[in-house]
Amino acid sequence: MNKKIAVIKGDGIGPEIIEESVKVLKKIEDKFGHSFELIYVDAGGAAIDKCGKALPQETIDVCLASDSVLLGAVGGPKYDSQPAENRPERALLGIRSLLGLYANLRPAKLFDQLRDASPLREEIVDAGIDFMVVRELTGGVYFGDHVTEEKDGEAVAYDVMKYSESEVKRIAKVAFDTARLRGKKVCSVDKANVLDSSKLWRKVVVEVAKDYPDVELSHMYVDNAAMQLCKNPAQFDVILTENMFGDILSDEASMITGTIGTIPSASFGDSTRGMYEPIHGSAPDIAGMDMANPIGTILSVAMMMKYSFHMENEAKVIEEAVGKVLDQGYRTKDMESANTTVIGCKEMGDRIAELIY
Ligand SMILES: NC(=O)C1=CN([C@@H]2O[C@H](COP(=O)(O)OP(=O)(O)OC[C@H]3O[C@@H](n4cnc5c(N)ncnc54)[C@H](O)[C@@H]3O)[C@@H](O)[C@H]2O)C=CC1
Ligand SMILES: CC(C)CC(=O)C(=O)O
Ligand SMILES: [Mg+2]
Repeated sequence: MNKKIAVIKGDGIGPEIIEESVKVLKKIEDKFGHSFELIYVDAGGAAIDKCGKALPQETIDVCLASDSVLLGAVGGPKYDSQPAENRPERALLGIRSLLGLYANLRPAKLFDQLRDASPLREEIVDAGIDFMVVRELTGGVYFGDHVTEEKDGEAVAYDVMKYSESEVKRIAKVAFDTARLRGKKVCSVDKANVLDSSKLWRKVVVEVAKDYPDVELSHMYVDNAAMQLCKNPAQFDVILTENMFGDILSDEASMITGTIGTIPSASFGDSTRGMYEPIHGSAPDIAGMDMANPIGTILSVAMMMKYSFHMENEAKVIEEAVGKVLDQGYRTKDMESANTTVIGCKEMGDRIAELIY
């Protein structure tokens, strides 16, 4: 199969983790006889450095003309003083919105090999951690008005969290469809005891659930959900939640599985074109040190194979290669535990790619 993939390296560890995932893409091409045309474009700080704009029009055009997008991560301290509308993070939000990627799937699954890396107690880990965060990605407070103004002699700032019925309905359907293929349970996370946007969210989710009588629906307030993720993560199958809550809860979910470095994500809308990226950021504290964990990005490639290209076998081969490297005891620093061998980002990528033959 021929596929066009727009590749955005981004900032910080972005270029390092993308380099390793491209090694994996090349091996998949060879093994399965596919042709992946990789078109490199810039977004975020790297784009600001080149042309002054965090999201150049060429990047948008190439992404729209591609079958999928692979992204490392954007942002970093160098760009924190940019005007709000030209920050790297806004470029990322812009791509998500312009491509209509309203659904973000973030799997939190504990690799058996990483049990010792989880900070949770053994009996909690033993109960199993395997759930999917279905995060709404193009609405909510990240996309509402952001205002700073002077009032009564001082600065006042506010950000608007807004959802329409149709926005909630379409992401709820994604969550119920996802649950049907898994454990048939959806926990909708909101703050309906306080927020109007959450009250609407809950009402619409209850409506959508009527079309899925085979899926069990529960509701949880987000503060409780943050606590339950540590207390009893085995209770969750699919967590459905709005943009910012999903952003925060998925970082927490990653840590209970050992590290944020291994969690991939898939973002999609109504077409098969998706964007695939690890859930972490640009990790400026370890950028350029060959310490980044490339597994989240490599598993994002596996999600691209599965969700955008319907290449189930290719996805499986990548996941198995990751599993084998972990079986052999190799870890990047963030996954280190007793009796493991710490290796760098490049070696991790090489070893995973070598196991695809
Ligand atoms: N999708 C994206 O492009 C995202 C971008 N950001 C941006 O990234 C920058 C840094 O943000 P932070 O809040 O520090 O979050 P971060 O996720 O970049 O880093 C948090 C911590 O996790 C570690 N970490 C992250 N990814 C890792 C990996 N693959 N391997 C090993 N360790 C890893 C980092 O070293 C750091 O200690 C900011 O400019 C932020 O806005 C943050 C989140 C997502
Ligand atoms: C720009 C941020 C919203 C990115 C982020 O933290 C994420 O999507 O996880
Ligand atoms: Mg985040």
